[in-house]
Order: sequence, then C-alpha cells, then structure tokens
Amino acid sequence: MGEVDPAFIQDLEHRPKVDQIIKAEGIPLIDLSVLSSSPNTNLENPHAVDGDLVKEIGNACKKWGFFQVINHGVPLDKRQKIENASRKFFGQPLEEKRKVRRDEKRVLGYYDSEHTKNVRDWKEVFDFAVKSPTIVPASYEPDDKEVTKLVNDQWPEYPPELREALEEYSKEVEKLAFKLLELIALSLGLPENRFHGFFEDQTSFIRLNHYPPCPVPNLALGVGRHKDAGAMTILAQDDVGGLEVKRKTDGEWIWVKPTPDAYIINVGDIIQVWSNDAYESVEHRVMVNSERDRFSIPFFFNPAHYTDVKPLEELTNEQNPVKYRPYNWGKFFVTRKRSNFKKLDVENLQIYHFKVPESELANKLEGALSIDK
Ligand SMILES: O=C(O)CCC(=O)C(=O)O
Ligand SMILES: [Fe+2]
Repeated sequence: MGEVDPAFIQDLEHRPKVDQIIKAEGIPLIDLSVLSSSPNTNLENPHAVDGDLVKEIGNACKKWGFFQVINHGVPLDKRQKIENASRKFFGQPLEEKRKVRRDEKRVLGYYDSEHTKNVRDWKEVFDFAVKSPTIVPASYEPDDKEVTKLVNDQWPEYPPELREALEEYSKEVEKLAFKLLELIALSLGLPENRFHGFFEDQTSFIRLNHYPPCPVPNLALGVGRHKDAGAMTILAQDDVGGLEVKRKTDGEWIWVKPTPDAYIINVGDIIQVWSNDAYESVEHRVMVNSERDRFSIPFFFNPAHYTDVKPLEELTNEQNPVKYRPYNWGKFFVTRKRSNFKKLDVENLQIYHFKVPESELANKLEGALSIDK
C-alpha cells in the first residue's frame, strides 16, 4: 500500500469485507406514482393520500430506516444535468478544484479531506446550500449567540452550467423532500404538515460526492460508518454501488443495489428524536473499489438552526416517556461540520449524548404504571 496516507486506514473492526458482500434484496422499494397519477390523490387533499402508501412508508421507516423510491416526480433530465456537471467538475486537475475550496470560515464549495469519526474519507466533495443565504450559528461555542449567513459564493469557472444545474435540481428534490415529510408525518399518526414549520428557514444542503478508484479498498472507506444528523437524506447514487446499510435485525452490512432513477431515502437522527425512537436513523457507510469512479448526490434535509430538537408531545406519554433532552440543531450542525473538517482528538457529537438515562426512564415508567393501577 506504500503510497496511501495512513490517515485513510480504518481500524480492523471497521474495514469492509470486500470478498463477502451481502447483496440482500431487503431494502424496500416504494412506488410514489400514486401521489401524482390520480387527480384525487394528492397532498393538498390529505384524506386522499393512499393509506397503503402511508403504511408502506411507516413500515420501511420502522424496519429499516432506509428505503428507495421510484416514480418520485424528480425529472430525470434535471438529475442527469447535475450528474454530468459533477463529473466535469471533479475531472479537473486538483489545483483548479482547490480554487473553490472550503475552509474553516467558508464552509461551502470544494473539499477533499473530510473525516468521519476522525478517519479520513476516500472522496472529494462540493457543497451547496439549498437556501442562499442559510443562517447558522457563527460558532459551535454553546454561549455564543451570534449567527452567520452561508451563501453559495464559490463557483468554479468550469463547467459553467454547474450553478444552474444545482439550483434547478435543488428545487425539484426539495419538493420530494416535503412530500416524504408529509408521508412520514401521516405514518406517525400526525397531521401531514406537522413538521413544516421546522423547515421554513431550513439549513439543508446538497453535496456532490466523488469517490475515486482506491488502491486499498479493503482498508479504506469512501465514507466511514455514520448516521445522518439531519431530518432525512435523499440520495442519488450512480450504477457503481458501494453504499452499505447496517441491517437492524442482525447488524450485518447490506449492499444497497443501485436502481436506475431511484432515490434512496434515509431517516436521520432528528426524525429519530422527534418520533421518540419509533423510527431510527440507521448506520451506513460507503465502500470504494480499485477500478471505477463513483458519484453520488445526497440532499440533506435539515430544519432551521433555531430548532430545539426534542420528542414531539403527541408521540410521548406516561407509558412512553421522553427519551431525549432537547438540543439546538444549529449548534449540533456546526459542531459536526467542524469535526468533519479536520481530525480531532475528541469523539463526534451524537444524539445519544442527549439520551435520558435508562434508569431515569425506568423510574418514570414505574411511576406511571403504579398510578394506572
Ligand atoms: O455516497 C453515498 O452513497 C452515501 C454518502 C453518505 O452517506 C453521506 O454523504 O452522508
Ligand atoms: Fe450518510
């Protein structure tokens, strides 16, 4: 492996099993055509939303936390336009890409040394804010109340269509994100627009990912194991494959088979907290290979920075006590961004840091049960 920087090398227990890939057909594939095909079934008229679809979404969220959607309404030409532009951008020499490089202050644009859990990822990225400007806290320091505006102001000269392609694509995927959010709300027995308010000043962003061929795919990962911190992720992957999901039932890593023109949806940590663990965000990672470049485009659907994330009142009661203490999304977001930017010596911030201890829950539950008697 001579030339590979040790910063990329995963600890033994986290290395991918490149010879024993499990290609289970398990991840649900959900057809959303019912949302657009019949004039009577649309989200303006919630009662018309197909009950089976809502159930299907609910089951997929509960069982897997991961599913794929087809007939989702995002026009294929918009996807192809951004996929082509992404290929052209990453195909340039490094010095060209570094002209739009992110740094500690300007967190959007090109970057080639992201870390996941303090191990370097075998990838390069270009980040784009869905809302420009996007308001976020100026620092991760808990007492610093200052905010800052993120704007998409780092554009490469080549390819010239990159900006338009991202802006157009972003609008289309955002529509899908809201549709899915409504379906998820309905599946939890909530009004369809229950989550909307959280996204008025959303902090969503789109990432273009490029995973170059890797000489040591058995030692490194394109993205190390992680859960997505936001509400939900809508991912376009190409036909190469490499994304793996940790199956909830047995903890095995399962290969997510690429499906043409499908989107992979995963429940993020925020939906896990809102639902008080009814739905869980699932660990996933990306394997690389020694032959083919891989491209993917996640849309990270995130609420406003001032959102205090906590279990919804409607979904908790004495028998199902609140499992998390509230946390501020903006501070969580910038703390994570900082730890992905460079290797740190501290553990990544995670939602389990806000978990109410089991002993406290047991006490509450005991109290509730004795009152019932
Ligand atoms: O490239 C992929 O398939 C997934 C990337 C991912 O999980 C992420 O960027 O959070
Ligand atoms: Fe992810």
